[in-house]
Amino acid sequence: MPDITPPPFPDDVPTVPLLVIDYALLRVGDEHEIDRLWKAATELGFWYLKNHGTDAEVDAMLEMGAHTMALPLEEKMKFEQGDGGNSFGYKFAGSNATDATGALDSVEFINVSKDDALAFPVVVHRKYPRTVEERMESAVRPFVRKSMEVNQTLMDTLNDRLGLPPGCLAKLHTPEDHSGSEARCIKKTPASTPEAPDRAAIGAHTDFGSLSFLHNRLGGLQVLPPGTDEWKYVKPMPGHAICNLGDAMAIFSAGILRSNLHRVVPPPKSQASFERWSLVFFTRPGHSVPLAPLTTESPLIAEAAARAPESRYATGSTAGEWFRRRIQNQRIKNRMGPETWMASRGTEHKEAY
Ligand SMILES: O=C(O)CCC(=O)C(=O)O
Ligand SMILES: [Fe+2]
Repeated sequence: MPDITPPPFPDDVPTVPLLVIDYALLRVGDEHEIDRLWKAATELGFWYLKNHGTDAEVDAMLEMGAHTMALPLEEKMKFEQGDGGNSFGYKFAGSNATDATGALDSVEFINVSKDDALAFPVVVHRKYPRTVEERMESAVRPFVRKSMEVNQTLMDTLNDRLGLPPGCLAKLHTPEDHSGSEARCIKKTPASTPEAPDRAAIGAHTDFGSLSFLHNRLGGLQVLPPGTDEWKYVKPMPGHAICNLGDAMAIFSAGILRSNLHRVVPPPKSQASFERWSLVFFTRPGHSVPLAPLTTESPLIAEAAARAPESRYATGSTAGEWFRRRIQNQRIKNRMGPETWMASRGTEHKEAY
């Protein structure tokens, strides 16, 4: 029998020490824990979350992902997201650029819309492979509901620290409004010939929406800490989710909250020859929400916007348009040249890529 247990994360690669935030303490309004969340959200935009109570839902989703990725490619391709800027459905490995040269990504995804998961069997956006639909009520919907609740709690906490009126951010992310919110299961198959340890499986990016709730088992996720040029691994820790902020929160807060660059490379060292699976729930604003700083709602944000270079956060687009533009310009089929990659970018600093 081959050894199917992957080796542990190596202890001789550079890692970023994320703060560990206790979800149970946040839920009871513990001020010290809220201070620590605020520090993580404003300085790096990434943190570990423990006591989130979602482990069983994560396992059920990874099982759904394994059944889905095991379908013949021809079957999966019937549900491909396409080149028009839609995210929901299947994404084949090699469909996206990972940088300005047009180097290809090496991960496949199954993305399930929050709207489709909540409304099932009613179809809001699209149909999914049978391996997904069969588990929509037993696995996908419970994971979506739990993740929405966790992200809502984090968002409400940040809302209050930003000096926004109670429930202000929540109103931009209601369960009813159609949005780009989605669950994503990601598979990276080990390369048949050894890959460079820094070859991007998913290119450097900031997340497109508001909050990402991520679960992975093997290494490979890397963060570029602000003010540095060395990518650092995020070490997966059992029972700990990885949370990060996306562009929408950076924009709403005029840069007070940080949407940090990250990427996925092959799992480090001896983990490289194993399949890498990860699972994310992305909370994104309703499609019609304008992406602009909430200056009239909070003096703190108004001050930050006044200090920021003019128009830095004035996107002139809705959340739906922002999402579509970023997805569409990553697709290799749409590539005209390096400018297509530039057109896929978010709020990150120009010098970082
Ligand atoms: O797989 C991971 O660890 C991260 C995935 C990610 O950054 C994304 O899908 O936006
Ligand atoms: Fe990401």
